[in-house]
Amino acid sequence: MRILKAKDYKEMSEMAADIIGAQVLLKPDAVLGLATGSTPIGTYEELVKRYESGRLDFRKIKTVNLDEYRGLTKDNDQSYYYFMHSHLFDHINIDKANTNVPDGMEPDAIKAGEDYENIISNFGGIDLQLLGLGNNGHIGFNEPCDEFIDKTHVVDLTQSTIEANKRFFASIDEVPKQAYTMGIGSIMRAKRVLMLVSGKGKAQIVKDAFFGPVTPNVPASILQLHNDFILIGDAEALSCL
Ligand SMILES: N[C@@H]1[C@@H](O)[C@H](O)[C@@H](COP(=O)(O)O)O[C@@H]1O
Repeated sequence: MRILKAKDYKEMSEMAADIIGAQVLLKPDAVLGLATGSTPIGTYEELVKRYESGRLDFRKIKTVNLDEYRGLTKDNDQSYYYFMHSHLFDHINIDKANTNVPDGMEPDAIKAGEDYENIISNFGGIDLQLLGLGNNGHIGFNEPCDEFIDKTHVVDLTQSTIEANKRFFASIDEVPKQAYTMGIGSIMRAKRVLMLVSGKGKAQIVKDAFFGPVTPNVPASILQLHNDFILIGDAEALSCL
């Protein structure tokens, strides 16, 4: 585990774009695992700038996203599909046929999970997986529970996650109660993992996740066992270390 300290959110986003950009330069057909939430937005903005300035070419890049709310259509502006297109895919030269987000409208959860794992394996696995960190230590939508679940699956969102994400919805009642998420195994099989954390509100969970026990009660703690895990945090997020 390597911890890189950024002085602020902007520097964290630039450092993350440096690492993702290097992956794209070194392997133009790389498979990128992508994340949503507010934390990675600055990184996506930075990647778009570097594409627009001709420094990065996404033409052969393939992507798989961590998760998607169950029951939201692609045109719902709260879906992660919509988030990814509006924050990144619509602004770079990626082939959208090579971008993948779990199908939130697939009614058969087993099929949804199997189909998504097939996409990942047909790509040959993930070269670089970008992660944020939920306030309760979730990664993707792997919520605290009594086991690490291996593959892509359907999950009941905890009340704390619903509360944390209600800020994006008109009311808490509109926040979906379930999601499809890559599993802990899906994430851990990535060759390299890059997590971004920002803000004082994440300081305690960063300490619990990476300097506490490895436990499914704090899902991110599993990353202590990954052989190529990089954490970039701003000063506030790393202030308990
Ligand atoms: N499913 C996403 C996670 O992938 C993300 O890491 C988390 C933190 O979001 P934020 O970066 O806004 O704190 O929110 C959601 O739960």
